Amino acid sequence: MTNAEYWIAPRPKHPLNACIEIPGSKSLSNRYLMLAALGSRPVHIQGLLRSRDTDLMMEALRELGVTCQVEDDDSTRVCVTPASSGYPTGGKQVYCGLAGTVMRFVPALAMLADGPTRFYGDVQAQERPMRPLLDALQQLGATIVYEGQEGYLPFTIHPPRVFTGGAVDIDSSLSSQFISGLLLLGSRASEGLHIRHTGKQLPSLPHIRMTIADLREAGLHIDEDEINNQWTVSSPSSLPYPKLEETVQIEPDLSNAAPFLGAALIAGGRVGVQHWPASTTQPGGLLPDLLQTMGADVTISTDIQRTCQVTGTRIIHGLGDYDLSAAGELVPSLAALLVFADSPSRLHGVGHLRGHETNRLEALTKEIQKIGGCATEMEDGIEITPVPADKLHPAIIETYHDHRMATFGALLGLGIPGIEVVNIATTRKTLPNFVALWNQMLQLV
Ligand SMILES: O=C(O)C1=C[C@@H](OP(=O)(O)O)[C@@H](O)[C@H](O)C1
Ligand SMILES: C=C(OP(=O)(O)O)C(=O)O
Repeated sequence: MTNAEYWIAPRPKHPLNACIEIPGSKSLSNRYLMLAALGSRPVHIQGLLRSRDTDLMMEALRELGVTCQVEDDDSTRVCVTPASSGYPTGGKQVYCGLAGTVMRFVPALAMLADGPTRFYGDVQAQERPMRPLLDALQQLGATIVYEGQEGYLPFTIHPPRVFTGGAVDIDSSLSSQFISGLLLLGSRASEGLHIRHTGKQLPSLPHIRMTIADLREAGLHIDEDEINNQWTVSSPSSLPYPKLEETVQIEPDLSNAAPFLGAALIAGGRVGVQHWPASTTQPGGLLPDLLQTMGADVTISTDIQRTCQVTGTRIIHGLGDYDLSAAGELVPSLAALLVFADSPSRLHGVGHLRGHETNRLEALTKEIQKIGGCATEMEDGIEITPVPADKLHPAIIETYHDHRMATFGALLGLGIPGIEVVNIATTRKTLPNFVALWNQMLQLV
């Protein structure tokens, strides 16, 4: 590996004083792209995240006959025009990269296509769970042909002759994205789609609620029964396609705000993130309360900028026993902060992180131990016990092709001299300008 692949994590020279503009939400961008593709007329998306995951989504849609026209003077403005026949083009291949939203959402389009669709991805993507979703699609009349290990990429979906809906049972305990993918498919179920989760736990409920909110915005009717884990999607007979507003606006990615806002706790000083939504379905909406619990002062301005400002004193409180099942995406950033905390934390409800971009529980544990910290994997999460600051030492942080392991490494580097991060460019999955924004925050530019 050449030196260029190691990024020397910059250290703060003084307390932070920065205001950052975070690009659009990955989860909202890829949902709106899907809903526009499932619709029947062009939709203009503004503030779309441009990153590997959203570019993969647009490429997937293009493969299936959808037009995604990026505006010349602003690449975050995209006009999506569904396939003219109303049905995606079959006989194509979709490259998923390592994007959960592509591998779990685009199968909804494959179910409506006029031929089979092959799905493949990065080598590491072949370890991400797919089976529950694909078994559900089989219940709805599809045939799935696996090329390698059953239940994993690569595979081909042979859609039913016609898809009208029905009822499916699915164990979605490994990823909420299975249910979101089915809900998106339900938007085109002329006879409605009833989904029942049969597993013991259900992670990332806010992401399921996000899908429901976006479907409702597109005119769909959803009956939700979270107590019994059941959802029914139906479309008014007058509206056989999802119908988003002509122009939709994407919120900033609040999960990507986590390392920046969290930086204020490790380095001290203040960091603001602009355009914090007044209300949101993103799990990152939990950050202000979480960071406050950890000792920060958090305010959200009421002016047009709606800046979420986090002020830290370098004193960080542990979280004790804390259920993070609603916001598993935040775990890597919080884990970095908790290494510097004044008391232990046990983050529960996040066993499914083993099936994220990498096995995040194993990766976080290993990297925290590498710097002299104390972390232990639990069945449903991770335990982090702070050690005295003089026990923490420099290390090269491995990132395992995981964007959030890279930002985890950057956060460690604020508090420990000599941290280097392998392949910082992996942040391009959801935040291609991470290094520039980090330098801006540290006033290195
Ligand atoms: O639907 C979505 O946009 C997402 C759902 C969550 O997936 P899991 O439920 O697999 O954690 C989250 O971690 C992922 O980053 C994005
Ligand atoms: C789990 C994540 O991504 P994906 O959408 O690929 O599942 C993530 O971004 O933290």
